[in-house]
Amino acid sequence: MALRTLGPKAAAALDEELMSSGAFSIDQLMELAGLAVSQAMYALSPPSKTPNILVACGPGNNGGDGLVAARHLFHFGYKPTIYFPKQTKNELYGRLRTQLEQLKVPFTDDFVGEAKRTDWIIDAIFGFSFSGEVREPFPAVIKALAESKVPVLAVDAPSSWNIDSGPPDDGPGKGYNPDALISLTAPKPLVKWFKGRHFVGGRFVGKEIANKYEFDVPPYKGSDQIVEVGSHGEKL
Ligand SMILES: NC(=O)C1=CN([C@@H]2O[C@H](COP(=O)(O)OP(=O)(O)OC[C@H]3O[C@@H](n4cnc5c(N)ncnc54)[C@H](OP(=O)(O)O)[C@@H]3O)[C@@H](O)[C@H]2O)[C@@H](O)CC1
Ligand SMILES: [K+]
Repeated sequence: MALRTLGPKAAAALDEELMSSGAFSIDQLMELAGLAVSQAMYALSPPSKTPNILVACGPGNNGGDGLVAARHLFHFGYKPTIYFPKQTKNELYGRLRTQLEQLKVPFTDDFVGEAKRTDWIIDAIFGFSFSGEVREPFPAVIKALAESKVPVLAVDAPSSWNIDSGPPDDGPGKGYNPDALISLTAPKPLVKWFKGRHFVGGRFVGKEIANKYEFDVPPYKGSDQIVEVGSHGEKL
């Protein structure tokens, strides 16, 4: 039996509830989400094997998860590089950026070039709020992900996939199939089309909330922040 999925509207409503009546701050949720992303990366390939990780960060909270993950990866012994082309003035992002700068984690403007040199790529460009056609400056980045020979770990969604209906038939994301995915809180409907290694993380929801939003708390073990499941969310 696969874990139940959480559609984009329900995911946004859950986020809203966690940050209002749930009394969480966005920083807390993002920290746990980003920590889970870094743990999935470690489970896929430790820094002794693949030290160089290129983290592509979009303008929303999916990008924020990428910035947090990069900080943890640095502390785990990786050499992360950040691509973060569309930075908002939001002070949270400013602080996440400063934290990375103080660790001397480099930022690059050349995603396409860097993507050929790195050992793994983390796709933290778009998450559950992505919709429509990919707008500038991201088409070239999505195309590079689709054509990448370097393995890719996607955060919450392969960027450019429709959250409900999966991979695009056309455009820069055509043929984009990341090697791995970490779903946050719960898999999204797009996992029906996903074929790679699949983790779930973002361990901040109890059974009561999960029942209300009709998804399952994944079978985390012990103190783990992630659990590996089947491509479509089946329990392994
Ligand atoms: N509870 C959880 O599980 C938690 C989940 N978290 C994470 O939050 C993620 C959701 O974050 P989110 O809602 O901020 O939006 P997200 O998906 O990053 O992207 C939206 C941005 O992309 C842009 N954009 C959209 N469409 C576009 C297009 N066609 N072409 C180009 N740009 C486009 C749009 O920018 P705009 O164009 O409007 O300036 C907007 O800023 C979620 O997936 C998970 O990773 C945790 O951090 C916290 C707890
Ligand atoms: K993503």
